[in-house]
Amino acid sequence: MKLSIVKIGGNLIEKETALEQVLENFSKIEGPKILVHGGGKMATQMAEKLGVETKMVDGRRITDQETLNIITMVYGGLVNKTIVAKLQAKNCNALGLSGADLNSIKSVKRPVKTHDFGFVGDITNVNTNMFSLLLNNTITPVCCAISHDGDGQLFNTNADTIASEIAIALANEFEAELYYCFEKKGVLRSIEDEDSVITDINTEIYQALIKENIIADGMLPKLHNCFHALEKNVHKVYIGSVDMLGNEKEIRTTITL
Ligand SMILES: Nc1ncnc2c1ncn2[C@@H]1O[C@H](COP(=O)(O)OP(=O)(O)O)[C@@H](O)[C@H]1O
Ligand SMILES: CC(=O)N[C@@H](CCC(=O)OP(=O)(O)O)C(=O)O
Repeated sequence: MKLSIVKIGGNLIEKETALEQVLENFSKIEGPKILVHGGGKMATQMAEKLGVETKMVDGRRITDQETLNIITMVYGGLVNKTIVAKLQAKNCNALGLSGADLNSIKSVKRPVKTHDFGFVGDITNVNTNMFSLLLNNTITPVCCAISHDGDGQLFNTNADTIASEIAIALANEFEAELYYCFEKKGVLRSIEDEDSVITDINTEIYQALIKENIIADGMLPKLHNCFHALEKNVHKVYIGSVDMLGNEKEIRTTITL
């Protein structure tokens, strides 16, 4: 059976109309589905309001205790509950989850190499039995970018990685399709030209795009997660706008090995 895993990024969540549209399209997807959300931009704004400095390295947030408190409030609270309420209003039976809820996602502290990321976790286990149980009972999990270590510690974990690891964990049981939704129509050849979507990227093209510096910033870990998912039996992986959900004819980037 097909399973759709949709990740929505912080730039979409922040804009009221974009969020409405993505949740409208998501709620119409038939069959089992999971929504994973980020919210990095909102966490940064909240940190600024509270006078806490934000530091990012390689697209990941250095997460000290104060930052962990902020991201828990923003991702696990405000963003997650707002999305769940909006999905319920669209007759989608959503259940909000952090990685600690139902022990859904376990992680360990990211090892200190060149940087100490603080309370950032690398995923070690996805509770597939629990996700299957929910999906088989027509419940739609809504997962935020928080995991836990099983000993009471919460960790901040990149939302793109949460989405790919959930897709990988469920790929044996379902035909998993992973959709990375953001504010562009796909991976762009030129960041200034919104219509320069590269419709197909395979491993060879990916290497060439990195060399040409076309894939940079947040796009680097996103594409890394895409290829990792495909290597681990995820059936299909796409990057595109909200319009790609439920519309196969919409322009988007299809990733293949
Ligand atoms: N070639 C590219 N095509 C599209 N976006 C790109 C590209 N290179 C860099 N980017 C940037 O990457 C951002 C998406 O990464 P990120 O902010 O991590 O995603 P998300 O919103 O899903 O969390 C885009 O907003 C864009 O500014
Ligand atoms: C460790 C780490 O960096 N976690 C991310 C989690 C949120 C996220 O991934 O949000 P977007 O998808 O909106 O970027 C962060 O705090 O920014």
